[in-house]
Amino acid sequence: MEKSDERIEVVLVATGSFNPITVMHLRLFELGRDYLHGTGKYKVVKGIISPVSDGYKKKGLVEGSHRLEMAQLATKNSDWIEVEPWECSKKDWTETETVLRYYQQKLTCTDNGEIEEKKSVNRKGQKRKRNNVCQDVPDYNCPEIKVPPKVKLLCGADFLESLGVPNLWKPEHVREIVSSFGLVCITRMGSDARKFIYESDILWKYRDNIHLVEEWITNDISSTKVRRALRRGMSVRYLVPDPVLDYIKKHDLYSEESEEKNTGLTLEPFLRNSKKP
Ligand SMILES: Nc1ncnc2c1ncn2[C@@H]1O[C@H](COP(=O)(O)OP(=O)(O)OP(=O)(O)O)[C@@H](O)[C@H]1O
Ligand SMILES: NC(=O)c1ccc[n+]([C@@H]2O[C@H](COP(=O)(O)O)[C@@H](O)[C@H]2O)c1
Ligand SMILES: [Zn+2]
Repeated sequence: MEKSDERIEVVLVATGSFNPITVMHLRLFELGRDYLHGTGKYKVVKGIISPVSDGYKKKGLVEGSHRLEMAQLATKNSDWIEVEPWECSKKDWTETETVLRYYQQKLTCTDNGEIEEKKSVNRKGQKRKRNNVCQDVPDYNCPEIKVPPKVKLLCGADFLESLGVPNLWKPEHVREIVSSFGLVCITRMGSDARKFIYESDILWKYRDNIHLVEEWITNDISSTKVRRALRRGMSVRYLVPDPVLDYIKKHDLYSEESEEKNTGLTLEPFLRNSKKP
């Protein structure tokens, strides 16, 4: 008899500006998946790139439609990494904890809000009685019902360190991200994720839910550096996928002018977290 696969299914979600998407963003997914598979405990079934909304107001952030299109071009040859426009197509910025909850919910429910048909069939093949609305806690006790994959946040070590920046993240969101979802964090030059976890009580408490992945083939590719090179008329070929480069050139996306976007504005998370409830 064939042995059943008891690994936990995981969907890796990377949020960020992707301004523009680089080859390193794509590698994060490969590294994260290899690592999780190496533990023998997890099976990565999907990767999701979720570009941030223009409402994030980061300096130099070009329009969401362009960032989305570039991410789509970059992933067209991948059979497991997808781009989700949900976050980016909103005018207002969405907190990352909400983004993760949305994707988790989407994996649990079908688009029309119903629990997936196959999950609503009982042992005798009869349709289980359900409301038409998506339930917060579906009944997974039935052996026929497949547990939905678990969303985990995929990020670089600088992103992890950003969790400690005052007023950037709500403490309850940090707790929820590390306790419920979990993180897969790739090493990055200039950031010390292990030290950061050690120095944070909340991260230390949930350290078993933070997977640190070493990128041995170190590089310092960043969107900021790619934009800088482009402004200076220098080549960024092989730092971004060729179709992305063609797109950037066609639309003349990065210039001194584009870098001035949102200058003088406060990053939306700071604004939101400083507001009185
Ligand atoms: N070279 C890298 N090594 C590890 N993680 C990376 C690297 N580049 C990007 N990431 C991660 O990818 C995610 C999205 O990053 P983001 O869109 O901010 O790209 P970025 O290169 O950091 O851009 P910017 O320089 O504009 O901040 C973040 O979690 C970030 O830490
Ligand atoms: N409080 C929060 O939920 C919070 C704060 C800061 C950044 N973020 C997210 O982290 C990512 C950071 O991207 P950048 O590194 O490009 O700034 C974005 O997706 C942004 O939405 C979330
Ligand atoms: Zn960044």
